[in-house]
Amino acid sequence: MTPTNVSKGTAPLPILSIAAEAAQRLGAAGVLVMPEGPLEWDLVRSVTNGDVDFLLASSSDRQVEAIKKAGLTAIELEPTEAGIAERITLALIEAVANDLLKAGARVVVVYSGFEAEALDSITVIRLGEHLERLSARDLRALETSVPFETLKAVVDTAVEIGREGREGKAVGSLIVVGDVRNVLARTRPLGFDPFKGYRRKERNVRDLRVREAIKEIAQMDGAFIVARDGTVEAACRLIDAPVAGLTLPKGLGTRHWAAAAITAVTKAVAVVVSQSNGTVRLFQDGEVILRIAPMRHARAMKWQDAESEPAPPRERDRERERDRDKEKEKEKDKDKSPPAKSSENGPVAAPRSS
Ligand SMILES: Nc1ncnc2c1ncn2[C@@H]1O[C@H](COP(=O)(O)OP(=O)(O)OP(=O)(O)O)[C@@H](O)[C@H]1O
Repeated sequence: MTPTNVSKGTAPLPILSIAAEAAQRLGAAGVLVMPEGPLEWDLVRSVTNGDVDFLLASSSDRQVEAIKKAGLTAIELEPTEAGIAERITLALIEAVANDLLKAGARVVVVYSGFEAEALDSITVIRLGEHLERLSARDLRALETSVPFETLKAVVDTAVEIGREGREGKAVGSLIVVGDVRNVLARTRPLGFDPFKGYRRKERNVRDLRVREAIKEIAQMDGAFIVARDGTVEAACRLIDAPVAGLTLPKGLGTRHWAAAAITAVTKAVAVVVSQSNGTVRLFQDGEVILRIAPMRHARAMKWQDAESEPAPPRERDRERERDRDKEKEKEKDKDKSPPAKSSENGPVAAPRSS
């Protein structure tokens, strides 16, 4: 018998072979591996055999690079203290977001369940309903006006702003991407621009540090203006574009109207984070084209088409709403306070002032 050289990097190979076989037998879409450290990636590739797709998730930049260099598919995870179940979920979500897996697919997952740093467990997961509408295709459809990578970086940043806020407070934001010359011509500075004076390569939204800076600056008033290549051209700009003739779902305020307006008169795409609830909306040609509902997980974006804005209420709900409105009217008469924002349940015409 030839002695085999078993190291930390090669020990998981048998379990990966079993996973590959299981995936084939079950007709699974692939095998997701959650290694806790470096493996012998070239050997891992020999196990994958080309018949089954292997996805290797890692939060280490070095490992991601090594995985890709070995010709394998890497899933980049954000570093997190979360438990294994949550990390598997995040990896699956990321895989679906990047079109590596489809919602509804069955996946064999290999992970470290018992012993730290040892790939010792296999489980089979069917990607659930909650991932159903998650797709990078929606963003790709917009690629004509803005490159996918830039749009994805901006949308990721927006989702993070909506989810994290700043210093315990909810934060909203407006980021206008593309057609910079025309966009800038329809905006004016609101005061100090924190990005002024930095070199182009120091202010690209694809750079994680720049994204952190955007999240910080998002607390200030005004819009970010981002070029097609991802360079932040300006921050804290007031958009001055006409809203006449536009319609938007009820309940959206001036930030959303500004986004609709600027995309109606330019070829830009605008990404808005609502301070009220963290929802991210994408605007193009003066309309909401995508709505991303806020979710708990780090990259858990739920892409929804604009048509899936909440439907108008049914008759019984309407009656209840009318009753509530009457109550509200009474309240208002009492304290003479200005009317509250209406709920987002249908289109309204543009307000008169822009
Ligand atoms: N024309 C504009 N250009 C740039 N930024 C704007 C413009 N109008 C509003 N904003 C930004 O939007 C912020 C909030 O406005 P408002 O509360 O009316 O927005 P909203 O659409 O209701 O969104 P949210 O859900 O975040 O409250 C302002 O403080 C400002 O920073």
